[in-house]
Amino acid sequence: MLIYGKEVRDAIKAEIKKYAAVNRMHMVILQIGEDPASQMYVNGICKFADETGVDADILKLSAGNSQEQIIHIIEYMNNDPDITGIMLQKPLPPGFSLEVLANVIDPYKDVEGITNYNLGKLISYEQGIRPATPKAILTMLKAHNIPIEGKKVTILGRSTILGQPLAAMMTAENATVTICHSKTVNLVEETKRADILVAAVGKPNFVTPDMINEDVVVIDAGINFDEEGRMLGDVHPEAKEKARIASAVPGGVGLITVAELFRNLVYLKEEQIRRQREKTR
Ligand SMILES: Nc1nc(=O)c2c([nH]1)NC[C@@H]1CN(c3ccc(C(=O)N[C@@H](CCC(=O)O)C(=O)O)cc3)C=[N+]21
Repeated sequence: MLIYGKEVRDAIKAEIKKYAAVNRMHMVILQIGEDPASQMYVNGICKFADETGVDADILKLSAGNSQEQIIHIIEYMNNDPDITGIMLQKPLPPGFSLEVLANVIDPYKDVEGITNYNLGKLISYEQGIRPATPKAILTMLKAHNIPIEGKKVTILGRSTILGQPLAAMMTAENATVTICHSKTVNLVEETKRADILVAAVGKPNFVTPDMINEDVVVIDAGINFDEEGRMLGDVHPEAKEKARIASAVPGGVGLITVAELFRNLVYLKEEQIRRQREKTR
């Protein structure tokens, strides 16, 4: 059975719209260079912003800018009280460091939760801002009443915006977590053991029917494109058919990811209001 993200996304959208009607929010998206998946995400963000009454600006820079220049731009935005949240699109062109640039973002404006400060809070089970895609995966599972506690969750991929934080969040939900990657020996053994399998490898149709059991729940977090520009997930359609439950691509996790990003923006806004109150007291 395929599961979709539209219903939850629409519910979150209504929440954001209500909040945005009384709280002005402004997000800036830094996009360096060209990438089809990033472009799709940015388009989705702008549309969501438009529909909810949030200001969203794309700052499109070319790979010709120096990292130093981009650091200055981020520092400038950190100090601009008009800006609520800053997000840095992946992938970065060669010569740019995500580790360096992400950590220039003020943790209180880090709408994706990718600064070391916020990732550290996640690891220590503290409250804070969490990366949007892992959040979307948890929201997707919960919306479909799929239990997590005690389950064997296998994650394919270990990126800092997805696999790695998802492992921490799943652990916090009392799952038993396995992360697989390019050096994993006997991958099929790992994927077959999973109660919940999350694919975040960035390779079209990577998960095939022979890799999974029939009773598994598969979450497809992959966004890939074929030669005709059609969107493909990381999980082969036949594997989705075999699985008990599988999330759709398009129409699945991606839709909720956009919504979770705006929930994060609300979280930042609330923190900024709270801090402002403390200052003036
Ligand atoms: N720092 C950073 N964080 C990211 O999370 C990140 C990124 N960079 N770079 C690019 C990738 C890609 N990505 C998408 C998220 C949602 C949709 C999305 O909304 N997809 C819709 C399709 C919408 C349509 O068809 O127009 C869907 O899955 O149904 C797409 C792509 C996030 N990424």
